[in-house]
Amino acid sequence: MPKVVYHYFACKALGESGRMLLAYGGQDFEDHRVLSADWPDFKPKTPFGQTPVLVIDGKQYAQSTAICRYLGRKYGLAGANDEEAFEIDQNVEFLHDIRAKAAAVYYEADEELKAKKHEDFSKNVYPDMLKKLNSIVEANKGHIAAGKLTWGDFVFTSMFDYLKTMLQIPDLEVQYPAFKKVLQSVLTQPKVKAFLDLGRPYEFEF
Ligand SMILES: N[C@@H](CCC(=O)N[C@@H](CS)C(=O)NCC(=O)O)C(=O)O
Repeated sequence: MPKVVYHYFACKALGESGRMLLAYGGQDFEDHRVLSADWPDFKPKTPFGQTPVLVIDGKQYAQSTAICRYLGRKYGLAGANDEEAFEIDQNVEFLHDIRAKAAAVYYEADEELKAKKHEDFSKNVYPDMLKKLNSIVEANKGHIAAGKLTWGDFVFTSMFDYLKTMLQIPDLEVQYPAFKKVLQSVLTQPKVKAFLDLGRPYEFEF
């Protein structure tokens, strides 16, 4: 067995996906949750000054989507052919588009402008994107792509609470019920559930 270490903050957002995929694959790994107090020392040791970083036998692998795609391939969650693999990539990119739109509002420093942007995006941007995502999931039988469990479902599940917070839609899964199916498809995987049941602490709510 290779020695595997996974570095990410003590939150879900862009990094819980990697942890859950490693658990799904039955891989023993050191789950290093970087505390914010330790981040300034740790940051320069990472390839891009960011986490997550997966380390296998001393070699660093960075960028959350690349890590998830890699683990997805390893554990049979990357589609049966190039076309399915493409569909997963495509729909994960769309998730990141939604995340980027929401982040542009959520991280706006000027409070007045933030409120204006939120009103505008809540009316003119989010509903179309979220409806589209909901219909993608419905068409894929409760999954992000390929009509079955793939690493895309892990990406969605990982970033779900982050999305809810940034979109300021606390009942997102009630408004878009198909989303619940994606979450369930990942969170009920026995090895993922056993890993999450360890109850390792988070520092941030998402
Ligand atoms: N494109 C990168 C983005 C990673 C990213 O933004 N990571 C954040 C945590 S979610 C981070 O490390 N922030 C600390 C910093 O930039 O100093 C990926 O998907 O891995």
